[in-house]
Amino acid sequence: MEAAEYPKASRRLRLGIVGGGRGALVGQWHWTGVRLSNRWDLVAGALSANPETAVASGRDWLLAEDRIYTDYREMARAEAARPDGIEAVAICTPNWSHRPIAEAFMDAGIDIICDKPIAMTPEDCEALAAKQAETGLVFAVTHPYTYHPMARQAREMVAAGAIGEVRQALVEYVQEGATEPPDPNSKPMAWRRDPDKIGRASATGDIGTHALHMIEFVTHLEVARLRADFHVCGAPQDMEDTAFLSLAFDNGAPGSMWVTQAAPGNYCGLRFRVFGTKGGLEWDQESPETLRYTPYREPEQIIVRGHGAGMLPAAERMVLLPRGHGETLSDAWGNLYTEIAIAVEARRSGQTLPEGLLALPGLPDGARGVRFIHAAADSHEAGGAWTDLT
Ligand SMILES: NC(=O)C1=CN([C@@H]2O[C@H](COP(=O)(O)OP(=O)(O)OC[C@H]3O[C@@H](n4cnc5c(N)ncnc54)[C@H](OP(=O)(O)O)[C@@H]3O)[C@@H](O)[C@H]2O)C=CC1
Ligand SMILES: O=C1CO[C@H](CO)[C@@H](O)[C@@H]1O
Repeated sequence: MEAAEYPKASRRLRLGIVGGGRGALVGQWHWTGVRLSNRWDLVAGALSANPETAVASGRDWLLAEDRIYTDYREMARAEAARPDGIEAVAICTPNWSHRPIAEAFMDAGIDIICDKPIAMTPEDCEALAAKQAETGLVFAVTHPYTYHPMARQAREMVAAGAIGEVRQALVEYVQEGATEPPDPNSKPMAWRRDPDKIGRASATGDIGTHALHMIEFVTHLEVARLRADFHVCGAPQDMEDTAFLSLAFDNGAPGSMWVTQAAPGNYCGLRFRVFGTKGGLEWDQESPETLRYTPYREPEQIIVRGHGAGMLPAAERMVLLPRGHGETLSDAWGNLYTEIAIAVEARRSGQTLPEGLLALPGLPDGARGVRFIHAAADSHEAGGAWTDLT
C-alpha cells in the first residue's frame, strides 16, 4: 500500500522560542526537531529569565541581535508588530510559567507549541481552551514519543484490528536520575522538586504524562479511572520519584502504569505492552526501531522500521532512512515539528487537511495530562482510592 504523503511546505515558517537557553534541557530537543523537519526558521527568542543569559544564549543560537529578547512579553509585542514576525512560538520553560507565556503569545495572534504539562491546574487549562476557542490558534503539545514510526505503527495496527479488542494494556516510563541527590547546579533539577513550580506531582507529571498520552494513543482508549500510590525509592526528597497506578480504560479493560526516576539502568524506558482478543504488541522507546507483534497461535513477528514489509501508511510516511539505518528520538522530534508546521501552515492559509492526516497532540491532550496529574495526586492522598479521569 502507498503511504499517504504529507503536503509539501510552501516555505519555512518563522519560529520563536521562550526558554531553552544556556544550561537548559529541552530547548535543544525542540531545536533538533526544528532543524530535522526543515520546515522552520528559528528567528527570535527569549531564552532565559536572566537578561545576561538570554543575550548570551541568543548569540549562541546565532539569532539577530534585534530579535534576542530579555522579556517574553516584549517579544510577543515586538514580533506581532513586525511584518516578518514569528508565526509560532515554542514554550520550553518550567511548568508553572506555561500558561502566562502561552496567553501572552495567543493575545498577539501567534500559534503555540507548548511543552508538557501545559499548565498547573485544570482551571488554567480551561482558561487556555477559552482563549484558543476565541482566537482559533493552533496549540500543539510536545509529546515526541508518539512520533516514532513504530509507535504510530502500533496505533495503526490496533485500529486495523490486528490484536482484536484491547483487553489489557501496560505502560511504563522508567528512568534512573533520582537515584542519587540531584546536582545542586543543575538548572532542570532546580525547579523539579518544588510543587509551586512543577505542580502537585513530580515524576508522575514529568514523565507519567507522556506514558498516559502514549497508552491512549496506541489503544485508541481513554483511561476512565485510576488509582495511584506515590513513593520515594531513590534519594530522599519531599515529592514522589515513583508511582504505581492501576488504570481502568473506558471499554472496561484494566491496565497499569509504572513511573519511576529511581530505577538504576533505565534511561528513557517508555514501554508499552497491549494485549487483545487476537494478539499483542510490545514496544520500547530505548529500542524504537522494532515492534513485537504476537498474533495468537501464530508465529510472532518483529516488524522493523523501514519501507514496506508490513509497515502501515501512516507510520511509513514518517520513515526517513532505510531499514537498519537507525532513527531515534531526534527524528521523532523532527516528525513532530513536521506535523506542527503542517497544522500551522494550514491554519494560516485556510487549507483543510485530510481527516486523520495528523496525530498532533493539542490542547485537549495537554489538559488531559494536567487532569491526570491531579487525579493521581488526589488518589494518592486518598490512600489509593479509585478516581475519575474523564
Ligand atoms: N517534551 C519532552 O520530551 C520534554 C519536556 N520537558 C518539559 O519542558 C519544560 C522545561 O523543562 P527543562 O528544559 O527540563 O527545564 P530547564 O530548567 O532545563 O529549562 C527551562 C528554561 O526556561 C528558561 N526560563 C525560565 N523562565 C523563563 C522566562 N520567564 N523567560 C524566558 N526563559 C525562561 C530557563 O532559563 P533561566 O533559568 O536561565 O531563566 C531555562 O532556559 C518543562 O515543562 C518540562 O516538563 C522537559 C524535557 C523533555
Ligand atoms: O518530558 C520529559 C522527558 O524526558 C526528561 C528527562 O529524560 C524528563 O525529565 C522530561 O520532563
